[in-house]
Amino acid sequence: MTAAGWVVLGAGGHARSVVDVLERAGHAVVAVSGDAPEGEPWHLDVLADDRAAFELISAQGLRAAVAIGSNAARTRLVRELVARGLSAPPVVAATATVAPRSILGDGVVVLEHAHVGPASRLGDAVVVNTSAVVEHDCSVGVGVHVAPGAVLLGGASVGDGTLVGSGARVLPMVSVGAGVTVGAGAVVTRHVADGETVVGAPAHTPAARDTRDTRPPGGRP
Ligand SMILES: CC(=O)SCCNC(=O)CCNC(=O)[C@H](O)C(C)(C)COP(=O)(O)OP(=O)(O)OC[C@H]1O[C@@H](n2cnc3c(N)ncnc32)[C@H](O)[C@@H]1OP(=O)(O)O
Repeated sequence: MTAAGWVVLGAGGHARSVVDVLERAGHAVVAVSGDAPEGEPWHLDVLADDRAAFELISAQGLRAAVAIGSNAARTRLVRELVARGLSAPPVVAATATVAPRSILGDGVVVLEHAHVGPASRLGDAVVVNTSAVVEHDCSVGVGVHVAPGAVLLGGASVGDGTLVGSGARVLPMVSVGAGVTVGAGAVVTRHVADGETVVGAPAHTPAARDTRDTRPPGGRP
């Protein structure tokens, strides 16, 4: 990363983490953009929306980091930045370790204490969240979120837009499809098809919840 200033697109919880990472690494963050949730006020200018952010980035030659939790929205914004010829380089926390022989796409964010191993490829808009690990030889699709403490073991692959929940593990060489949700703490031992949700150890499809109303008529359960 260079000394150029940054604008962070997003103003929610994930944006707080990304701003923190940039500032700890000694970078100037000029502003965030979007709807800030209630709570601790921002110490930075909050731009009304992404258009205002694009204009500021263009006018001042700043760098952009997209810090939005939704995988689809984050991917869209990174694509738009790149299409406009704006700079969205990877953001890597000072305490993270990223192997020189890994490949990080545009708009990738690697948060504190995370690790990306050698010969791994991360697509655009991937988040490797706090203390998450992407081991060697992994393939991580566009817009994937590897949540805090999750681990992709050697040679694992994850398809576009998938969430690997906090503390989950994907075993070596196992492939997880696109648009999958891997529940927090799951251990993925076998291939997961596109669009599935899996939980538990070994990871499985959660049982359909019984939504029938079993209360006696007119009475409390
Ligand atoms: C910085 C940050 O905070 S990044 C945040 C990253 N986010 C995460 O890691 C969260 C990942 N999300 C989860 O684990 C969620 O619980 C999901 C997506 C798996 C399921 O969420 P929902 O669709 O809302 O399902 P819901 O909560 O209704 O649970 C459905 C069933 O699965 C069970 N279940 C839900 N999550 C899990 C889990 N992680 N492991 C085991 N069982 C689970 C529930 O107990 C419930 O079982 P029941 O029907 O027998 O009561």
